[in-house]
Amino acid sequence: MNTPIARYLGFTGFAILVFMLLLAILGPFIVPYDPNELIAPAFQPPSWSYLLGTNDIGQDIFSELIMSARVSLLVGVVSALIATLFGVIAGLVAGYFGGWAETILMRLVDVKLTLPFLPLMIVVAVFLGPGLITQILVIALVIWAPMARELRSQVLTARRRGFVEAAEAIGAGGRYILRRHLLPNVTPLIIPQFVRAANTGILMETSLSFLGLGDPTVKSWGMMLFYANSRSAFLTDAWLWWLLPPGICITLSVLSFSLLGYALEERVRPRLRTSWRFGASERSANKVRPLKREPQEQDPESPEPLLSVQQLSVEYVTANGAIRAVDSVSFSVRRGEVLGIVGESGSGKTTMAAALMQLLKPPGRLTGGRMLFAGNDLASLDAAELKRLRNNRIALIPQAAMNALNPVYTVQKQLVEAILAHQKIRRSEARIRANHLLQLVGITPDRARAYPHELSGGMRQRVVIAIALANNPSLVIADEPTTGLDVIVQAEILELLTDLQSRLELAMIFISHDLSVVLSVADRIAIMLEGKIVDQSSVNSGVFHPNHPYSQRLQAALPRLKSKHTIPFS
Ligand SMILES: Nc1ncnc2c1ncn2[C@@H]1O[C@H](COP(=O)(O)OP(=O)(O)OP(=O)(O)O)[C@@H](O)[C@H]1O
Repeated sequence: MNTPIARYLGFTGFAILVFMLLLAILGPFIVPYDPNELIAPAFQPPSWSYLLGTNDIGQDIFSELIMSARVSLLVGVVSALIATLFGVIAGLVAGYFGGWAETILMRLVDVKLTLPFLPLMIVVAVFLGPGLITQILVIALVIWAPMARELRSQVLTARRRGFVEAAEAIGAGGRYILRRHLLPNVTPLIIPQFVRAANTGILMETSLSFLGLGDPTVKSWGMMLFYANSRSAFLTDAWLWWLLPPGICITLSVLSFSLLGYALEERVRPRLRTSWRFGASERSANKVRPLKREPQEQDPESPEPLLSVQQLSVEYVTANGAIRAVDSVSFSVRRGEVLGIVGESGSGKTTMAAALMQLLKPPGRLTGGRMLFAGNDLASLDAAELKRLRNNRIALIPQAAMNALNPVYTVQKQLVEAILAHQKIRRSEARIRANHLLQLVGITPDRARAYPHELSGGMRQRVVIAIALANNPSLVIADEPTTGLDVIVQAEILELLTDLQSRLELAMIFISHDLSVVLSVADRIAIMLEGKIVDQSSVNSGVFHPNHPYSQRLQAALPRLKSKHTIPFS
């Protein structure tokens, strides 16, 4: 729903546009017009008989005005549609796939943008010859390029956002991500661009026709201006009847598209709306007790440990040489066990999580080691096997998880998509399961249709946890799941994770730079420093036994330690 002001403006724009379209469609039935008599008459003194079309000397102004609406609107809208189509395809392909496609498309855009637009239009129009098709092609050619460039940068930004990485983590393919995540996210940009393009199209048609490059066999508002100018209407009183009416029509058309575009943009971009409808707080969500969850499927082929990482190494190849982000790391995780991984920023924790999920992106590459999950080497799985595995057997709660939600979908829809990615059930069943999952993480189903921006940070984090649990994973990798939350909400999320982990008997890798947080949830702890695991120890009642000087320093820096299930902030 739109806000009242946007509704009002949108309705006004819509009403003007409908009026214009009705004039264009019904015009021939209202006014007399002889399509064979195309040359404008010499201007006659203003008279109602001209306006109402009852004068039989040549074409009267009112008839021309109405018949011209057809051509002007048609050229503007069709050229905008063609330009938008090309701009969107070029922007999406260049932004998402990159490589040679991006190079070719962006060089074309550069070439187009460096050419001055009016001479280009004149040269192309003269070359192709005057005509409606020529006008449409020339206008589309001129306006597609800026659109493609803007959309490409939008796609580049969107593809780095958490929800795209989260979609990749749940095994979504490239085309799916393009269609379901990137396209809806750039739609708010496409709509105003289309509106701008339609405005520009109408104005360009006017310019081309005014310059004598219009189609002489049809009338448009631009052609009216051309004939008016050629009969010196600018210099006489004739401008009032000959120039003003097409000028007003052009202005109204442009205005109608702008107002409509504003309302449409607000409708598709929920962030533009105020969230007065929702007043429930994070605290009220916490009052909901998680429901008892059905038992997790047993995986008969899983030997202990569930995950065994041996001598894992990852490098980033940069212009200054290779950076060894993960250096011969070995550890294992058993069923139902929480392994905490602690390390300062840049120690390689996120890189290791990405390697486990097989989500490393260039310039990152696996340079050695094995990752055995339930006996299968993750690095040797093909794309289809990985798709089945992600968010199904292994789930990731990504770093900055609060941004992992797609802003244009409700939380229920995002949960449903995560469920349907791996389970062949009906959408209605998936919705029921989604609500059940929301309850599991302490969110009442009445918030299921909320958009992410209508929820607090803690509630969004709960939704991300629910998505991770959507398909009963055996292993959850939580990468800094409480970063960015205030301490109270942080403690609540930790409590929720610990509760779910023990009830669902999940194996969990809990990654954080905060030793106290990790000690509050972990059964075992591994300390990372400069890509290596320098220390590993079990945790008993919030206490571990550091051997390496770095972990001893970390422990010494702690004011006090608490046992598992006891939150240090509470
Ligand atoms: N795309 C990249 N290109 C080059 N180097 C990278 C890239 N991503 C990470 N690195 C480097 O790899 C190392 C490990 O980074 P990583 O993000 O895995 O650390 P981290 O422990 O997760 O840190 P943080 O907690 O800040 O996210 C760092 O030295 C980092 O600079």
